[in-house]
This record gives sequence, C-alpha cells and structure tokens, in this order.
Amino acid sequence: MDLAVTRTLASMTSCNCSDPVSQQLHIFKLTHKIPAQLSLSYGSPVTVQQAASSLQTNLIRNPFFMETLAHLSIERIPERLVHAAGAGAFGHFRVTHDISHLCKAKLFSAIGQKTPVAVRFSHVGGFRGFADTARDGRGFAIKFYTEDGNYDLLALNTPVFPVMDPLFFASFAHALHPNPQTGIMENNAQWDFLTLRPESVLFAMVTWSDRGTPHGFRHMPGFGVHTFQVINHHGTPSFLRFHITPDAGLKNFMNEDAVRLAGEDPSYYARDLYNAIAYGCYPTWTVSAQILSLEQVKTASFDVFDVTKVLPTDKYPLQQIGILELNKNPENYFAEVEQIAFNPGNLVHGILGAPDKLFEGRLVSYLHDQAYRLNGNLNKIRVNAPLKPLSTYLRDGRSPVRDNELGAPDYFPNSFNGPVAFADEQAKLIEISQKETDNFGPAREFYLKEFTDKERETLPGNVVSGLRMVTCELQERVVKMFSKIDRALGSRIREGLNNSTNACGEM
Ligand code: HEM
Repeated sequence: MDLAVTRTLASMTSCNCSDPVSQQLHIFKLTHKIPAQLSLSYGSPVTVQQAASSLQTNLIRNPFFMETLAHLSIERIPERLVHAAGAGAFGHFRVTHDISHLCKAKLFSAIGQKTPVAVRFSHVGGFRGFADTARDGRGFAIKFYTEDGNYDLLALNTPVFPVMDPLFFASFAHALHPNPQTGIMENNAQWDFLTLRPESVLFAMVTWSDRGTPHGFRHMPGFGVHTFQVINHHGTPSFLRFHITPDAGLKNFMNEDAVRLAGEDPSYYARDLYNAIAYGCYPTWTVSAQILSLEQVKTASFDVFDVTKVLPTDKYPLQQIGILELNKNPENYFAEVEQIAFNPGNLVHGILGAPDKLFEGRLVSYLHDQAYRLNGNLNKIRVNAPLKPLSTYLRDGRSPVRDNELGAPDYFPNSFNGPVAFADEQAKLIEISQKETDNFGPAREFYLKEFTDKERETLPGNVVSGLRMVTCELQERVVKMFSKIDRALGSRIREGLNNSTNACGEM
C-alpha cells in the first residue's frame, strides 16, 4: 500500500497514527467495507447456526467446528534451527558501479540494473518470539530474484563467524540454546564454547559490544563473511567480501536500553521496519565489496578465506557496487517471511561460492533444515520461486506442486523436447588448505582500530552483565580471553565482576 493511502487511512482510524503496525486491522476494515461470505476450506458457505455457539449442537456434525479445530492443530511448522526469529521486507537492488568486468552474473551486468529482492533479518540464536533487542548476533539474508534464477546472499551483522571448521557448528548452535536438562537459557555453555574455541574471540567481542544490540534493522550492517569467488566472461576469477552498510547510519542501543525495550516492546525492530516502510521512509543500504585478484589471494600473508577474521580495509578498500532499498512490507508474514528459505548454495552463473570448508559445510545443512521445515517442494512456495517458470525434472511430492511441469517429460535424457542443459565453460572454485592461525592479534587490531571510544568504554560492562550467572571458573576464563586482546580490557572486566552483586570473591 502506498504512502498516501496509508496516511489517509491512518487519519481515518481511531488508533495511534504513528504506528501502522497497530492500524493494520483498522486499515483492513476500511478497505473491505463488506465482510466476505464465510466458507469452509472446500468452498461451501458456513451457515449462521454453524458459526454460532456450539453448546447446543452436535459437534461432530458441525463441519465449521471440525475444520477449525483440525486446522488449528496443523498451523505450526518447525522453526528454523537457528535464526528462527525474524522480520522481512521486499524491494530492489540497483547497480551503481560497474563490476561486470569482474563478475558475469546478470544482476551486476550494467549500471542502473535493478533486481527485485526479498530480505529477512533475524536473530542468530533466538527462537520465534524472542525479544528483538536481546543480545545476539543477527542475520541479514538477501534473495536476489535475478533473470538467471535466485541468488541468496546470507550475511551477518558481525563481520566474522565464530568458527572456521563446520564440525563445530552444531555445538555452537547448541551452546546458544537452552540447557538440555533445565530447558532454561543461560550463558554458561556459550562462554564455555567461546573460550574453548579461540578463533571465536573476535565474534564474541563484537557480539558483546554495543553492536550486539543494534538500534534496529534500519541501522544494522551486513557482512557476507566468506570471501566469494566470482568469474567474468573470460573465466578470470576475482574474490569478493561483501559489506552492506545502512545509509541511515550505524546505530546501537546501550545495554540498559536494549534490556528495557526487550520488556516494553519485544518486537521493536520488526515494528520499526514495518512502520518505516508503511510511511514511505524506505531504508537503504550501500552494498560494497573488498575485491581481490587471484594474485592478491596468492600473495596475501594470511588466509583471506578465514571466516573468523576480517580483511583489513586499508589493504583491500571497500568498492561500492550498488544500493539495496526496501520499499514493500510483506502482505502475509507466514507465507512470505516464515516460509522464505535462503540457501548459500543458491548461486547464479558468475558467482561460484566460497572455497573455504565452512561454506562447503553449509551446503549440506540448509537443504536438510529446509526440507524438514518446508518439505521438498520449498522452491515452489511463491516467495522462494524464481522469476522464470521452472523447467526441471523434479515432480510430485507434498504441496505445493504448482503446475508440476505439466506435460513435459519427467526423465532425462529424452527424445521429446524435455528441458536441456546450456553450454557454459567449466568454472571451478580454487582449492585452498586452511589451518588455525593467531586469533588474538586480529581481535586486538579490531578492538583498537575499528571500535569507537564509546564501544571500548561500554564493552566491559556488557561482558560483566553476561557473566552474572556464569560459574566462577568460566568468569576467570573470560577475563583471561579478553586480557589477551587488551590487558586493560581484561582488568576492567575483572573489576566489574568483583564489584557485581554475585561476585565470586576477589579474582
Ligand atoms: C557451518 C556453518 C553454518 C551452518 C551449518 C549454518 C546453518 C544454518 C541453518 C540450518 C539455517 C536455517 C535455514 C532455514 O531453515 O531456512 C541457517 C540460517 C541462516 N544462516 Fe547459517 N549456517 C552456517 C553459517 C552461516 C554463516 C557463515 C552465515 C553468514 C555469512 C550464516 C547466515 C545465516 C542466515 C542469515 C540465516 C537466516 C536465513 C533466514 O533469514 O531465513 N550462516 N544457517
């Protein structure tokens, strides 16, 4: 709905005009003057008697009662294994700077080229219904509906991931979730894991800084984290680390405000995004990349594919590619946000993925998770379907099947004009070998060069608040971990713990 309509309708409603989220039902009423005829799911109209009190009627013979209750039981689908809580919106990506000499993907083919997108923002560990401002990593997933099929770029608001080895992903996911015996969220497992896997130190530091409580999705950055390999029309590779920077500016909540808002308005981020779009105040982000040649990759003094480290921007400066704008709210949350499925393996010609092991591990995980929560025909769900009609050899299965490829042959090869593959030169990811390297040096550099004075100032207090109910042994380990980044930082955390109400005794 456009801005003028929203404003007019808002002024006609009796509820708070600054909040289109709260007006949604009023707006529906104003745009639907006459109620529709209530029907059963197979189309038969429901009578007034069937919809009235069931106290005096034979329940089993009331199809309206039977259908309503039966359907209620199947309303829930499994939530995402991670990133379960989220909000989404639609818009487009517009190319502002030409990189077609580096990447042949159609979405980057010319300046001005516009590609429709769907975006979902999420909590990393939080489940459905989690308070938006609770401290956590955040996801920023973009589905580009390109002429060549969908390209999914999954980003995080932290520039790094906690582990480089996919073997540890399941444990990290468990450590973020409730204790298996008590079912209660507490921080022991998280700090235990983070201090035992030293490569996660940068991720931990960013998440426990004020960046772990963004001021809303409109002020949140995204980082592609992997260094992606792309190729141009000659097959020449280049390597891109994506950065998505909010044009409204980076802004974070102080810990106290985030904690207060988690109680006052648990949907603060989602509401802010929806309202901004409803009022035509469309959020935009600048999409850039650090771009490396194959030569630069070969001569780098460190592993440029290590997802637990950033690439220094003084060495590999950001180069703008385009602008992402969100200008349309979902019309149905379940259909368009809950059922959207992003997969790092959804790549288009010209973008090969990333050569690191973590990326390889991800290729397995998303398919499993999505087949479990959405069934195998997930790309036939409207929000996941590509722009062009499908021509595959996939058939049948649980709904939705859409047109099920009509009469086309369902086997390959065939002599009856079933879909044929197109010719393209073979392009392969480069082969790399990875090993663990110094973790504290890069974290120290980030702490000193990338954090603002204010972020350095607030970090110890944030960490102390997260250690309140953690064992003394773990508190000690966390102090040691942060001391290795910066001795003064460790001392301030120690001091904060000694002064806190549940102090473990002088550390
Ligand atoms: C071994 C490493 C990883 C594994 C196994 C993994 C696995 C998963 C799984 C199973 C989901 C839920 C998928 C769904 O049900 O739709 C998910 C969601 C997500 N992952 Fe990962 N992930 C990994 C690393 C990463 C990294 C490095 C990033 C960012 C660069 C990332 C970004 C996201 C985002 C943004 C979502 C939410 C997508 C949405 O909004 O639906 N993940 N991940």
